[in-house]
Amino acid sequence: MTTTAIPGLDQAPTAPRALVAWVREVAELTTPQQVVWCDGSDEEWRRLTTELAAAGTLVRLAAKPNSFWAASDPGDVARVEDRTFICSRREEDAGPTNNWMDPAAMKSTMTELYRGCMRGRTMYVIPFCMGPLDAESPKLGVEITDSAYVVLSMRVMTRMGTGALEKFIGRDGGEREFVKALHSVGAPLEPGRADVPWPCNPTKYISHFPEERAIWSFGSGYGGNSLLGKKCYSLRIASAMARDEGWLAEHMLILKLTSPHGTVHYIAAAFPSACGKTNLAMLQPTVSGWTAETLGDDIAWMRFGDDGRLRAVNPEFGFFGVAPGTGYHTNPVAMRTIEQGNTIFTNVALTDDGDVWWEGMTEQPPAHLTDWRRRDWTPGGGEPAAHPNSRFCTPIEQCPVVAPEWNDPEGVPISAILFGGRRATTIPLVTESRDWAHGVFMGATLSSETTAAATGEVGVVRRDPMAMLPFMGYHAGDYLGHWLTTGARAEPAKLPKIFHVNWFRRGEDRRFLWPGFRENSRVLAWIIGRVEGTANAAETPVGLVPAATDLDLTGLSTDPADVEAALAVDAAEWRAELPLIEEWFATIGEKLPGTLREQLAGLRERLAGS
Ligand SMILES: Nc1nc2c(ncn2[C@@H]2O[C@H](COP(=O)(O)OP(=O)(O)OP(=O)(O)O)[C@@H](O)[C@H]2O)c(=O)[nH]1
Ligand SMILES: O=C([O-])CC(=O)C(=O)O
Ligand SMILES: [Mn+2]
Repeated sequence: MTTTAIPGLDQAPTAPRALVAWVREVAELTTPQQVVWCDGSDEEWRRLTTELAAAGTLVRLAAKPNSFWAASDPGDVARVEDRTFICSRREEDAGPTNNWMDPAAMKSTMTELYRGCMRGRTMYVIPFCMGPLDAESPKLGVEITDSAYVVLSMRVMTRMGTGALEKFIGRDGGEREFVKALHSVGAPLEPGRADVPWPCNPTKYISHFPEERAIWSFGSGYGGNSLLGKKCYSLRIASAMARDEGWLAEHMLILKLTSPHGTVHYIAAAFPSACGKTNLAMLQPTVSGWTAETLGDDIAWMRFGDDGRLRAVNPEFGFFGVAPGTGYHTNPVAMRTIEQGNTIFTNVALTDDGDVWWEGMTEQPPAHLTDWRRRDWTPGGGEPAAHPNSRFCTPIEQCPVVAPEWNDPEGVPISAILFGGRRATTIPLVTESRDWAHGVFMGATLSSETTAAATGEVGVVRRDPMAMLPFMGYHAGDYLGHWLTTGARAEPAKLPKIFHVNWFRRGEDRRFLWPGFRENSRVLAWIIGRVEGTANAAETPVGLVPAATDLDLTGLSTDPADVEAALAVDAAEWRAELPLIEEWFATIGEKLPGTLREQLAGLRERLAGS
């Protein structure tokens, strides 16, 4: 087939020349049956959902309006960190925490994989914008994909289609820069062969070219591997942009808190995947007199405003949340968001009456389900009905507690930054840093047990700096240096205070010492008390920690001894932590900022004296 014969290729709407040329180049390489420029319209959504329902990729839910169930290939259920590459020109720029391959070598390998890979399929062109469309300089991208599931998910997760494409020409008439994001499931359709519900390829590559601001993804249809505006652009590529341009691209939720006195504070919090960001972002406080509203549940882009304060914008347009554990008793806001419909569920279980179910949604499972592997499922069989990393993909504007300013391109001023992980021992419920450098040390040494959000073993403690281990687009040492430099540029009094939290500390019988979820509002109230200078804390070797009596625990049924244990600083446990931190710092190597070495020495000294 000659390329000009590919239907749709030349039907580009008014698009910049650089984009049209790239689309042609990709079509010539991947040889799709047709090219479709996505406009993001309701009509497009209806057409694609109807097509995917007919193909068996989606099941339309009878019980929720305009909502769909998808079940992936059992081998394509999570991010693939071991197949994720940072292809900077120099290996040392990717650093010790990323897989690296020479960009030319990666491109030649992947070009061969891409050759003819869209045969028999439609190639979709998705113009999108991360962050508000009316930003001073909108952050644009185009994803080319052969997956209609990706198109639908991108419509929920990003501002895409005609509205985004209009931004490709700047106010001065020039063509704006955009990130080129190429995706294929890697499953060409042979003529006459039926398609499968979830095409993918056992060979997977999730590659990033930070200097060119490009992403090449092959073989997976799953979330973080295929919705390239999310982790690939908004964290890996954006972190490299942020380093060059003096801002921060972080794995953080953004939450608005209003105190009983009516003061408003915004906080940002970084927790590793499946460690509680979406839940905290939607938290409804139990502590009396407080309200909370959400601005984002996964990613924050932060830069200094004219007022000298660090201001955060959520680049996303929807939530891609973990389903298991989400129920009316844990996260009623998420439940009310998805009840409104317009949601794609992936790898949850399907009920006989056309609804969804997952572990933790209700106490009792239904008597019969179709599980995420499309098999009959009844309770007591020992296997979960939903995959532990099953997800809901739902529009942020449906959230009943979305803050009115969520779409403001100026962002919101951040009063406190929280770093948190999943640690059964050692890490207190909450610790305040002494200053920015100490807070960066807390973030740099953050650790957490691994979860089902990525393939690999679950429950292993690893260092996860700022919850960005799988998402830093460059050298970890330079990344930590960038955090220190960012703080040094600001007036200390205007910087957010930095805290370390741990909702997951356990007692000897493995029970959680702290009830978590909505009760985390009691910790947030204390944090705001520290920001406002009204709450008490005690100096400890690891930072400033409240006593149980410094927290508002009114109405909390948890055993006070458990709260004490959750807050305890155990010097022996901390001493055991030191060699782990040293090992991690050694991994970072020469580029580790000296300030962080000094912080470690200070911690060691304080622990020795305690
Ligand atoms: N014990 C306890 N579990 C929690 C708490 N918050 C969240 N969880 C559970 O942790 C899991 C992940 O929570 P999420 O809020 O979806 O995590 P996330 O950080 O948004 O995850 P990603 O979307 O992968 O980045 C869910 O099963 C929650 O039920 C908490 O405060 N305490
Ligand atoms: O990226 C994904 O697939 C889902 C997600 O939010 C994460 O893993 O942090
Ligand atoms: Mn989440």
